[in-house]
Amino acid sequence: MTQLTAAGEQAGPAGEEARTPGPVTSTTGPGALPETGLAIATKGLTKRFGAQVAVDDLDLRVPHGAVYGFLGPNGSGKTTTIRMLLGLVEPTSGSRSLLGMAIPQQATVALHRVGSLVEGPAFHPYLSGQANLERLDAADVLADPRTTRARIGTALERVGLSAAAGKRYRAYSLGMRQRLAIAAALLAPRDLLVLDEPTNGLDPQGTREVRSLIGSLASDGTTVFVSSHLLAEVEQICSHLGVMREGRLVAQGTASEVRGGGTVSLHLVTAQPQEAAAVLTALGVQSVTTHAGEVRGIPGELEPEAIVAALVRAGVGVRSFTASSPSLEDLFVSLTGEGFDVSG
Ligand SMILES: Nc1ncnc2c1ncn2[C@@H]1O[C@H](COP(=O)(O)OP(=O)(O)OP(=O)(O)O)[C@@H](O)[C@H]1O
Repeated sequence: MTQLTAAGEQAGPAGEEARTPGPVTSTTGPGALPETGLAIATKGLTKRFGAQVAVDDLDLRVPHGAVYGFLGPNGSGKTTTIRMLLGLVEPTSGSRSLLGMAIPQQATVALHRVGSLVEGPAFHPYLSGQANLERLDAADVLADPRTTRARIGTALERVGLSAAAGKRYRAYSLGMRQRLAIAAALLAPRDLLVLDEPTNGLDPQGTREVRSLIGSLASDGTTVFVSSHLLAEVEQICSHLGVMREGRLVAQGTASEVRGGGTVSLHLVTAQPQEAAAVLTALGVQSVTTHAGEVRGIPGELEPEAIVAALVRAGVGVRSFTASSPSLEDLFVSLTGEGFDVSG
């Protein structure tokens, strides 16, 4: 594993205590539950398809109230993980819980509080957004028909489609279609939303709409778990990130913890590389190398100002000096071993 930081705990939204059931009694042994008290937790979650390991020993930790970006290239195991979380596919081994409840043992109760978008619902093109939601709600045995209209009204309002509720689905833009799919996931009050690639196939405007919708859902206190192979789409709205590579979680934590995993390196150009290298080494800079008129090293905790001052004191002429962290893009490429499609 290149880097793995513990997911930072994030204070849950006000009223979370009331919404969160008591902890599930944990056991030991192969069927042991993962840690509860998290919105999503998995322990050693693994899925094999024949000889292929699609998801390998996954320990996810998604705190209540987080917007968790589940990132990774195509084929890295995101959808398989989500399908296991929602009880749509059985893991080969390992355990998982949603909102502190074990899946599949407590799936009926847990999943009623979880809205999901995995394979978008099939909408009827000639029916309005409102009528489509009525059909979906009627098909849900747990939904109370007496409150259908009110719940649909609330869901449409939450995704900003109230004004377009009577419009036929076929006249909706791509962004509106995806927002309707999210409204379908919101037909009951949800504490957790699990969205698999919600911006897939959307144009930039649709992507912006969905991204801003996710941000507003999260600001209401809903925990959002959103997968994407497009870094730029989710990084702005995520409080936490998990990065998948070939079925394994190679980084996890708060967005700043994951970003902070990149090592700062320094690069200076000078006519006196040997003298400069001696100064850097004496200061404690690690891995100092020289090549032609260039010196590189890893400053660790040393401040760039202190390094430059020491060089000046030693009479080393510095033509240029740079201390840089890798961009999030560079970091992800190094974590996943391949390029993310960062532009979408
Ligand atoms: N039902 C299945 N049978 C066999 N192999 C599968 C099945 N489902 C997924 N896989 C394989 O498991 C691996 C992980 O696939 P998965 O769909 O979970 O990845 P992903 O990160 O969601 O990628 P994408 O964004 O392309 O959907 C892939 O190599 C895929 O081919």
